[in-house]
Amino acid sequence: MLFGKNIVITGVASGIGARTAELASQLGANVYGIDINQPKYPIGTFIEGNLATVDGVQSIIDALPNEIDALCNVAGVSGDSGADITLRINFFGLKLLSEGLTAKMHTGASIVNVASIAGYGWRANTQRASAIATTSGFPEDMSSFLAKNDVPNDLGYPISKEALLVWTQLASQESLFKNKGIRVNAVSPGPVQTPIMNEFRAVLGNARVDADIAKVGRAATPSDIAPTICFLCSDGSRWINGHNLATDGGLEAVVNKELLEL
Ligand SMILES: NC(=O)c1ccc[n+]([C@@H]2O[C@H](COP(=O)([O-])OP(=O)(O)OC[C@H]3O[C@@H](n4cnc5c(N)ncnc54)[C@H](O)[C@@H]3O)[C@@H](O)[C@H]2O)c1
Repeated sequence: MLFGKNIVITGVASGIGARTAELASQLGANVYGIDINQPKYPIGTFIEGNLATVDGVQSIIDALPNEIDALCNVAGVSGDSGADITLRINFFGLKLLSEGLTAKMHTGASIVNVASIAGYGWRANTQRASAIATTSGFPEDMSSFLAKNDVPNDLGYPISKEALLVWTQLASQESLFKNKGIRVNAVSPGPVQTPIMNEFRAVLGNARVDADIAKVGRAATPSDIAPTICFLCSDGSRWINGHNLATDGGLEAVVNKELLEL
């Protein structure tokens, strides 16, 4: 399905990124894995990199080859270290990497952003989400940016994912991507059994995480999410663009059913 494709995957040292890298390799891709931490197992070509700074993103771009077929933006943090670093890694660095890499991408390439069900609040927060989503690069003064855009320190995670879901749609229509036929989509998991989930338990509370898991019977594993990401990298998804593909075991449907009081 991905035979001969050059696929860049961030967050390959753990969880969903590690499993996506493994699966993409099994499906025939040449994987270029990015992470701030060393992976425990060999992953195609590994490039150590930090998405939290302009220089970090630029050195990742410089280290990558031309002829990229897909970029999977999987790396992320839980928000337990505050809104500043969370927005840097989960949104501003991701966006800068995606924009900067277009020059090295093939016509018809694919970008897959791992968002979250936690970002579904964007519809209730369109002004803030679009202000963040349309910011160029990293804000020069992050603390005044966060204050101006009403980003509480403990809500960095959901707000970063709200901005990501909005930007996915905007980017799919932006000439930078559209003129090269580069598709931009998102995948939104519910709870997934990875190291970040313990941090979510600390940030959101056990009750919230366990309630979400109970609604669909179990937490997902990285193996439940990786095939969706690989599908969106493949030519079989060529007519899917600007879309958020919920990969949550039906959690969104359960929540909507509750909303409808059925
Ligand atoms: N696990 C869940 O319950 C869940 C649910 C919804 C969405 N997600 C999203 O899935 C993605 C992957 O999460 P995961 O569950 O695999 O978590 P994880 O903690 O297992 O993996 C995250 C990876 O990102 C890397 N990373 C962190 N900061 C970085 C930086 N500055 N530069 C480069 N790499 C960095 C980490 O080293 C790690 O390897 C995240 O974007 C997360 O928000 C996870």
